[in-house]
Amino acid sequence: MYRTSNEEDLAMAALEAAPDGILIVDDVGTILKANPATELLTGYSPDELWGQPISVFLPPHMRSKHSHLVKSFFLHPVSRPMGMVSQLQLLRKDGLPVPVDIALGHCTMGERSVAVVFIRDMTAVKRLQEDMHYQATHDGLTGLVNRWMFMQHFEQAIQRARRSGRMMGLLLLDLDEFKDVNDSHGHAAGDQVLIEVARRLRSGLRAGDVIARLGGDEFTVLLPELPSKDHAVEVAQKLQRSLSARCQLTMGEVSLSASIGMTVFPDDAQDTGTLMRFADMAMYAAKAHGRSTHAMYRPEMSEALRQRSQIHERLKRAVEAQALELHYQPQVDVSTGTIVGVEALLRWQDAELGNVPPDRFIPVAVSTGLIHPLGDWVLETACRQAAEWADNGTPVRVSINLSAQQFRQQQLPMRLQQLLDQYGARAELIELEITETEAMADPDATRQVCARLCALGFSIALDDFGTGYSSLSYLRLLPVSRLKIDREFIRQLTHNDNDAVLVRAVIAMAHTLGLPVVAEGVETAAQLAFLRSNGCESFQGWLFAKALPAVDISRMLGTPGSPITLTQRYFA
Ligand SMILES: Nc1nc2c(ncn2[C@@H]2O[C@H](COP(=O)(O)O[C@H]3[C@@H](O)[C@H](n4cnc5c(=O)[nH]c(N)nc54)O[C@@H]3COP(=O)(O)O)[C@@H](O)[C@H]2O)c(=O)[nH]1
Repeated sequence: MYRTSNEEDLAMAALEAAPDGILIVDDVGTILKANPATELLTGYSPDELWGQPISVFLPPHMRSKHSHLVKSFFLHPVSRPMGMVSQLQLLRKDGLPVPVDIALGHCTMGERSVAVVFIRDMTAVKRLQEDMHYQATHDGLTGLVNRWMFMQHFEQAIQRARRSGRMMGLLLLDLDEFKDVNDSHGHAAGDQVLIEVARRLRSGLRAGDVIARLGGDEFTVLLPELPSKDHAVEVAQKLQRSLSARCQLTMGEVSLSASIGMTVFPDDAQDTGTLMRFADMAMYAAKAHGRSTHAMYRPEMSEALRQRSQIHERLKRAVEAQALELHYQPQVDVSTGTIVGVEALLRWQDAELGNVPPDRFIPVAVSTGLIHPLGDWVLETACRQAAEWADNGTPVRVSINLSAQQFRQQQLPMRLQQLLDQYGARAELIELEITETEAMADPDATRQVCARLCALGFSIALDDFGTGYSSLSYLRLLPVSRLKIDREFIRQLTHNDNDAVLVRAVIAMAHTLGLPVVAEGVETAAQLAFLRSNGCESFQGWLFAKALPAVDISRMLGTPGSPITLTQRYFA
């Protein structure tokens, strides 16, 4: 072992080299010695500190309390290691606080009892802790609080609202068709959209409101001071307006929208878990009504959600097992009764649920993403069938309904071309139907997709026409081949003057644009007569035939002129 006779030199070397600040303080709190590291930490030189009270490092209001602590330490001197007291701070010479940790030792120097104070700068540790806390409580992409932190805020807000008897609103937002942005433009674009959504939400809300990203494209907003239920609706509308402005990305523009579910404390429920569940149900109810909608929770939604989950579960299995069917409804020439086309319509007979109409399962498929495999199966089945009828010498145009999600898929034209090649089908025998509302949601994007499809030889029909308030100038620019008048207008046609006027106007407008018209849902001879006298080209409806299995359509196509005896008299 190395020994030296000069113990004082050794002690001095230790003080000089120590990375922590070290102070030697007497029993009344006067600094007797400070090492060089103290200067780095506090800004005071060792000479300046000599003779100063230790309380020089404290704000004035804490000084008298601290002198009591010094006294009690010297009455019962006990060593204290680092890490025993949290949140300690020291005031530097320049007045700035520094987070520190302090260890205490005690010894006697001659007759005097002294404390040795070890001071460690915790700035870097503190920053690291704060970074870790931020990462654990915030969403790294948007900077909004994350689910965990949101639930803490939510819990505290409920307790405060309970005490004050205040009402509180919870909004759950889910972006519409966000998956399409990722699929079509890539994940970097998806990230830009999420950041922009967070920015728009922040700028549309008050400072006290809590906004969080729960994950994926799901956001939530807590309105801790809600004057009334109507106010929550106003906030939802305001957010939807701010989200609807087009979003400029580095790779182009996209349109945004969100579905919003709302619930209110204490009216709907009094705990966080139930309120989150109710907001989720309301959000799904909103989604079922299309893009950019909002819904306030209602107790009936619980039952509706149970049914939707059941449909989702069963539909998933049915899609995997290819247990759905396509039926085909004839489209008939108004003057001759000849079948000029057929519309492919999904049919689903489930072992547990029985016959589930498309109106019930398509919205579920859309909101759960099942529409992608399901829609693809429809495309494939209809293309194969179109090729089969053509090969059998009875070619007929097959119309296929496209969901908005399918229509916006970048790979749709390529996929259709692939199916044509695979089954030897001809593009001119395939018509793709998109609803007027979907088409007008983003007319420029619609025009571009339609142009790509038309270039491949497909034709496009605008479905449910009359419900989407198309602007004539946009319609002129869309490369569509046909307009289909929504069956709602045909239903009352012969009893309601307004509908008759509207149908006449739609036919005239379509003809001005050079487009033929198909009337949907024709059930009576009177409706057919009206359409004929107003120049409508073709119709589809139960008057002629419901949607039928392919084999029945094959029989009809193979025997021209004798579809269903009842209707022959209308085409003398
Ligand atoms: N994206 C996809 N959507 C699809 C697909 N298959 C169907 N659908 C859409 O579901 C909605 C309901 O369809 P459905 O219950 O099949 O109803 C169609 C016809 O059966 C019905 N119709 C036809 N004639 C009459 C009639 O005389 N009276 C009467 N009450 N109903 C009649 O109209 C529906 C036609 O729908 P459309 O022409 O598409 O508007 C419907 O929105 C379908 O589009 C699919 O594969 N993909």
